[in-house]
Amino acid sequence: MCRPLLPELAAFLVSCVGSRGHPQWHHAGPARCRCRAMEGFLFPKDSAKFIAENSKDVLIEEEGVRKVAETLFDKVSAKEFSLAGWKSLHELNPQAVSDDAVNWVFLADTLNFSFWSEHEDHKCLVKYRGKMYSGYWSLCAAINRALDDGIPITSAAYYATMTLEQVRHVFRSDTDVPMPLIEERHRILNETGTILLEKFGGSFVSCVKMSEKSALKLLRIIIENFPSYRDEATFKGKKVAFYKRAQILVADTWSVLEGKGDGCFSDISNLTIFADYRIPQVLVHLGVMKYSNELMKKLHEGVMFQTGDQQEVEIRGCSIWCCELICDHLLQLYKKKGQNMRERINSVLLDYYLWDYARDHREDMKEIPIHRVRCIYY
Ligand SMILES: Nc1nc2c(c(CN[C@H]3C=C[C@H](O)[C@@H]3O)cn2[C@@H]2O[C@H](COP(=O)(O)O)[C@@H](O)[C@H]2O)c(=O)[nH]1
Repeated sequence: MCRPLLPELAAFLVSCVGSRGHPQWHHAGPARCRCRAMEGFLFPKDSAKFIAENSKDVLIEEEGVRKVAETLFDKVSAKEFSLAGWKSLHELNPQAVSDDAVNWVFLADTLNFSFWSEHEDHKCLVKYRGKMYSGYWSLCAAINRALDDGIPITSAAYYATMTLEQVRHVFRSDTDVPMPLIEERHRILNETGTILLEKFGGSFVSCVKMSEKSALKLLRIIIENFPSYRDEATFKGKKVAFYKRAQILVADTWSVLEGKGDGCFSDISNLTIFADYRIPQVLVHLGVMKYSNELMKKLHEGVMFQTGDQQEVEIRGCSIWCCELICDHLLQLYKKKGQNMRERINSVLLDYYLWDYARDHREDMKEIPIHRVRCIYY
């Protein structure tokens, strides 16, 4: 059982004050108040609330929030909504609780971006142990294929100095469509591996131990030390942050360590969902979010967005905020039954559930296009 939340959060908030002198508080509900920002460090929850309150082309449907929360009410105890599901439902994820497994997660989430293809029927696929994998899973299959071939791909000492040709080989596709952004992946591998070697002895386990079982402190360590994780934008003149890969890295670390030992993050519920290009699609499909006609038209035309575009920021920010509302509503439904489910319901587990649901309902969602961005953040 994790130790009570307060010491970690208090320590973190003191560090907020220390770096800024005076945190601006945002009270978003009885149990959750948040330090608004340290220098350059913004809470994605605050960003999402601000974006949702000022969004023009993306609308959150309160009725949809209520319906989805009610639908999920009975799912909360299922393995699809559990921490254990991270391993039991996904054969490519590491099954061990070990330093190697943590460094596997660090490598995977360092490269966890931009797998979508121009044409759904012509894309990068990676064959591993007789099975074809696409999208994010093609990345994991390539990592495991390299390890099986004796390539130490999860070792910072190796990927810090990989050549572009070596990266092309390790992440090669088994179709004529290569994995997108392979040059960026090469640059990020060299950059991230060098930092991990120089500052943390070559292992992400050092960062996890430095976080002292606080998800927020680990999030801050990642953002402050690894530039490719700084997933930020400016919206209506304010600096907003999504930190999608940084948050999923903390969540996957929590998952691979099974919420125990160094991974016993008692403040994990301070993370948001991870604003990628799949979650918005499923939220629109479920009637929780609605796009303006102008935005939907652009999506159907396959218009490319740039990270930081107003409509792209609205899609990501509203996705985060409506999932916060779904979590709150779910907790209220259980509270009415006299049950405090704060240990079983959080945005991480809701995200995993929705992302896996989106994977399994690709066909049902084909009328709702993803928003197309080529970037290293998601
Ligand atoms: N919000 C959210 N986004 C996620 C994930 C994951 C992988 N996590 C899984 C692994 C173990 C856990 O149990 C999760 O099931 C990848 N992505 C993002 O999706 C996109 C890829 O999509 P497609 O092209 O269809 O593969 C891309 O932006 C990638 O960054 C997640 O969990 N949540």
